Amino acid sequence: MSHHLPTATPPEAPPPSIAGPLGLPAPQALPNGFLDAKFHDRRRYSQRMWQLSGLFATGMWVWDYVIDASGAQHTIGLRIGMGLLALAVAWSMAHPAMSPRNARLMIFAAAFMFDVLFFDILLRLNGGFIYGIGGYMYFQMAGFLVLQGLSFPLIMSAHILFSLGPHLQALLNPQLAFPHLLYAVQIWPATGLAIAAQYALYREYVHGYQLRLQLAEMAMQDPLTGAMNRRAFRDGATGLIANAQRQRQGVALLMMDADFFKRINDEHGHAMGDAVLRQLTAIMQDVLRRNDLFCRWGGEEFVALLQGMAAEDALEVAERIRQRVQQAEVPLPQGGSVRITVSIGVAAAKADDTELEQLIYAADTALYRAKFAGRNQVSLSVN
Ligand SMILES: Nc1nc2c(ncn2[C@@H]2O[C@H](COP(=O)(O)OP(=O)(O)OP(=O)(O)O)[C@@H](O)[C@H]2O)c(=O)[nH]1
Repeated sequence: MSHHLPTATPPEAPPPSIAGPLGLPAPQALPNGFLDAKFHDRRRYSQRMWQLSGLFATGMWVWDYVIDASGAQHTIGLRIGMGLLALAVAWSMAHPAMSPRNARLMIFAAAFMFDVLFFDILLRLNGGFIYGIGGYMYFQMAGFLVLQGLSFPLIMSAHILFSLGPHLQALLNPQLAFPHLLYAVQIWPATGLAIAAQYALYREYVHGYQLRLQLAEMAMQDPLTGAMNRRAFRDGATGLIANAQRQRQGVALLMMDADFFKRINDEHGHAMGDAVLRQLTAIMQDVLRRNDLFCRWGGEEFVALLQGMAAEDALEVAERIRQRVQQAEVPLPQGGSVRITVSIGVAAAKADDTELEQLIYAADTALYRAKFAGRNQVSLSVN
């Protein structure tokens, strides 16, 4: 009886970007680590901007003095408050005990506090509308720079809060002769501009981030079979072996090589050879467990690392793979089919300090013996 081989998983296409409102990717389309990565990438920048903002906001007291010498005496405390607040934010962003999530919330809250202090200064001065305009432009710009590590909804909320701040303060204090209309024509357009710029920056970041993920995935994957490549395997194998040793478990390594593969290429063409490699991958992945590490080592050679397996169990797995491959046939486009067999070298290590290189060497030697003994067989390393 012959079996048709299961189809190999094709190399995974990059996930389609699912657009949400405003053409932003829907939050569920972005991987879990997205926001932390964004925060991490922007942290240094955001920190510097908090420091500069604090120094600048404090230094502006001199300018207050030029605008309104007597009013400035009432603002120095607030100016220093702004400086200290900004420096505290910058400092705590770097503090190891601060989780990215808490840091984001703190930045959001502090930015709003900054806004309230800033508006208090504007009210205490008698410098008029022009000073307000200049100040607000600065404030929206500062927000634009210091909020970079946050999510887009949080950034938007912060800008809207900045803009509402003065209006809210005026509402809470009825004695305040607040020129709502004058401020609205200045504050709200500035807010619109800041949000538009934030939106462009955010899209740019998401685009770059998705590209980075795709590249990272491509760097780990063999494009023909979709299996892990040798580099990714080496990275994962070190962790798997260390984990097995911690749990006092053994590990086994299977080195599998297609027999007389060159003939398939020569007789049926390279494309058919590729199809056979994909089918071999599918069989091997089907027999192996999910947490086994499997890769295309190169050419027609594959490697699997199995955790918690003694030599006898690993031999059994290898034998199952050998039989499944032998029984299977790969259909030819013009009708008929080809068959293939594999030789497998097995090396097993107890829970000692065996290293990956030793296992590879031992399995390779066993594989060589299997080939030499006539192919289509499994051979266990003796050591
Ligand atoms: N179609 C295809 N062929 C490949 C690929 N990578 C390597 N090969 C071919 O695989 C063949 C390997 O041949 P050999 O190393 O002589 O081994 P073999 O013919 O399998 O013989 P044994 O291993 O000794 O049983 C070469 O002809 C390579 O060109 C690939 O990605 N696609």
